[in-house]
Amino acid sequence: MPKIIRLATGLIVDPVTRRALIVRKHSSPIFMQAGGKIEAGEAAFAALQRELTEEIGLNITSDNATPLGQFTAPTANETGHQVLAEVFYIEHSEPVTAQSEIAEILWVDPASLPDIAIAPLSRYQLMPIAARRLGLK
Ligand SMILES: Nc1nc2c([nH]c(=O)n2[C@H]2C[C@H](O)[C@@H](COP(=O)(O)OP(=O)(O)OP(=O)(O)O)O2)c(=O)[nH]1
Repeated sequence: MPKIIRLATGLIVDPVTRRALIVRKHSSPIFMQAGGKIEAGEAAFAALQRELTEEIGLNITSDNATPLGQFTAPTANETGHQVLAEVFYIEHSEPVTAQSEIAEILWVDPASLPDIAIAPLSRYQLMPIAARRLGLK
C-alpha cells in the first residue's frame, strides 16, 4: 500500500537576492524544503513553526507566512510513497543557520537549479513557483 506522509513545508525565498532555500539533513543525500511531518492533532502551521525553529532557527508568524495550499509529490527517500505537503510562502532576507539535524543549507536560483539531488516536491512544484514569484520566469 502506498504510504502518504503529511508534511508542512516552507517555500522560503529571499526577494533581495532572488534565491530560494533548500536544506539537506544529515540522514539524507537529497536537498528538499525545510519543514517536516505534521504530528497527530497538530495544525500544519504549528508543525511548520516547530520544524523551522528546529532546523534553521527561523521563527515565523502568520504575518510573514502565506499559505499556498496542498501539494502532492513522490517522496524523496523511499520509492512508491507520496508526500502531501501544506506549503507556506515565506520571504526572508536575513541569514539562517543550520541547526543540529541539518547538514547543509543552500540558497539556489529556482529558475536554474544546481546539478544536485533535489526532492520532487521542490524540483517540480515549488521551485517553479518561486521562480515565477521572483520574476525569474
Ligand atoms: N521536510 C521535507 N520532507 C520531505 C520533502 N520531500 C519529501 O519527500 N520529504 C520526506 C522526507 C521524509 O521522509 C519526510 C519528512 O520527515 P521529517 O522531516 O520528519 O524527517 P525525518 O525523515 O527525519 O523523519 P523520520 O522519518 O526520521 O521520523 O518527508 C520536502 O520537501 N521537505
